Amino acid sequence: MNEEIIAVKQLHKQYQESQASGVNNISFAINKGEIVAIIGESGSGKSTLLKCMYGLLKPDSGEVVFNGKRVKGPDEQLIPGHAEMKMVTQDFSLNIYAKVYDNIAAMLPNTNVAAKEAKTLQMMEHLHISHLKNKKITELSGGEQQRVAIAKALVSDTQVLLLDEPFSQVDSLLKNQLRADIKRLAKEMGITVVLVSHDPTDGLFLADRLLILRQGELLQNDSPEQVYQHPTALYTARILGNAVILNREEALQLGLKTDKAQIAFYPEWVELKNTWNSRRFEVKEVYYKGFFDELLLERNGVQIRALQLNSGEHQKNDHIQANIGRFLEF
Ligand SMILES: Nc1ncnc2c1ncn2[C@@H]1O[C@H](COP(=O)(O)OP(=O)(O)OP(=O)(O)O)[C@@H](O)[C@H]1O
Repeated sequence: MNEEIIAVKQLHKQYQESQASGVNNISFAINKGEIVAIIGESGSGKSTLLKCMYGLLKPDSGEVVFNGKRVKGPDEQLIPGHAEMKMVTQDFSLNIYAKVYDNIAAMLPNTNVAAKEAKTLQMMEHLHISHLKNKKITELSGGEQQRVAIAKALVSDTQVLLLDEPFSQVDSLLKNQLRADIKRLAKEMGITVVLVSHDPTDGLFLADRLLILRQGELLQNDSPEQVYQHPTALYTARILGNAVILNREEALQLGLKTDKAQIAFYPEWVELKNTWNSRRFEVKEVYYKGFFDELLLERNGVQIRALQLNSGEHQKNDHIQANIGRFLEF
């Protein structure tokens, strides 16, 4: 059965200095063990939401409830933050003069020295940083520091891990490994993870649930599949899948009728085949993407993008048949 661990209730936070509200009357709940990704453009309120959840920011109204108790604001406690949650921010908050091992071990009590050492070593193994044990933080790459920060956050029986842009410092290969590690650890250890990112692939790859934020508003709260396949706003389709967006007149040029102002579709929804309803397009550009090409196609002055899985099959200036198999209306 799903057990609720965090409830965000009509949370509202507006900064005095700024016109836009940080977050605007947001409500949602998170179950124990879930991985939730909060996705939105820069300035959409992701960090504000995370800080309110952790108790670093006091909301103007509404509340965050953790295990049945209201999360206190920074003015209500000696050390702002929450004892049973850990937040890893982009600056990692590591002791740069101490060794990796000591940074992590410092989170554990000295009551049982053997257990402290065993736990620290195990957590380092989990995050593939055992070989860095005696290195100083200043000797590590950004990605390595990130792993240490996560190990440090998880070593002390943390229930909830809050990650602010967790993969911003790592290259794409390491990013995939770190994402997979976080997912595995969260599921193995039963930890609840809330991460905020402007990169939608973080959420699509990792999360059980996506929350889409735009200008402080919660637009959608659903599984990654549902949000990707059935975005309720154009904004969501645009940030999640780099969707092609056409206005009604442009759509009509391609034989697509709509009563709405705009349509959107992902490049992978364009079928490159000759069917009764396909249309003739000119290939304007071919962008090599490794195991596939992205094609820029044009018909009647309207440009769209499509994926070509058989890399090199169609070339620039070719005329090909394409059918937009599915589109969304907004
Ligand atoms: N301390 C502050 N004072 C005034 N305005 C702020 C402050 N912090 C954030 N804001 C404003 O609140 C809005 C939301 O900011 P927030 O940092 O939560 O967004 P974000 O989605 O995390 O952005 P990013 O991805 O760039 O970190 C923005 O318009 C921002 O300018």
